Amino acid sequence: MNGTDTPALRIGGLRAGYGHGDVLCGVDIVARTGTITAVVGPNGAGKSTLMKVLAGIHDRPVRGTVEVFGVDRTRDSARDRLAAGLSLCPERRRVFPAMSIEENLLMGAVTLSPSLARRRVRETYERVPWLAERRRTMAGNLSGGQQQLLAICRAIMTDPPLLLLDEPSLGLSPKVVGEVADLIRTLGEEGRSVLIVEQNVALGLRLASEVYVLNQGVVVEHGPASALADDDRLMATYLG
Ligand SMILES: Nc1ncnc2c1ncn2[C@@H]1O[C@H](COP(=O)(O)OP(=O)(O)OP(=O)(O)O)[C@@H](O)[C@H]1O
Repeated sequence: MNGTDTPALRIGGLRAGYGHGDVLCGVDIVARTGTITAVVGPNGAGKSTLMKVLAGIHDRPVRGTVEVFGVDRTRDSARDRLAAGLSLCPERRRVFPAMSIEENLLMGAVTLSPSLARRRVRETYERVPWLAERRRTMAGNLSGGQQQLLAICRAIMTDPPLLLLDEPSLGLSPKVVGEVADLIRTLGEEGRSVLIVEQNVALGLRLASEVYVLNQGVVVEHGPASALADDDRLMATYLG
């Protein structure tokens, strides 16, 4: 997955909303293959809308283009985008509370053959061993952080080369955010391309190599995480 100039994701002039004007007002983002890219921005900036558009689950008209690994997927269904290697871990975790950990993982593998699904469950248990120890625990009985880790693991059951993460730190304590960050870092080190949207700017800057700042539906800045972290004016103006 490394070593290619074709970006994992190229977003061009993206416009979308909910029928009362645009929430995304012409967004351009390039996420390089094999790296972690972050989109940070305040509440209401349009981050979740962006993720829904990219995953193909925004049910309103969209203008602009979404290319995944060099192929225009703007008009593809969510299912076709998943088949093309793009998987979304949505905001607020959304695990199935009345299903066990293992059943939740298998829900992420419904498009796979039973034997491949079993293999992916085994690989997940190797990556995050406590999931194996508690495989029969109902997801609703897990802590928020554990549910987030489960949700991310479920989103990678198809082994997607491009993973979208919508606010994985939402509502979690700093210690638990650290565990979630460790998992995301591991996924990046495995060569996966990751696009993460975050209100937690510090987390986005810590994890990503390239960072985009989204404000009121517009990219107001982008660059290497190290450069943005040192930009006091930017931090004060948009990121508090
Ligand atoms: N289903 C919806 N119907 C109408 N407006 C919506 C809907 N979802 C979001 N919006 C509006 O779109 C704008 C952007 O919301 P969005 O959730 O994309 O932002 P965000 O950056 O993810 O913020 P947050 O961190 O609060 O989730 C907000 O003004 C919001 O009120």
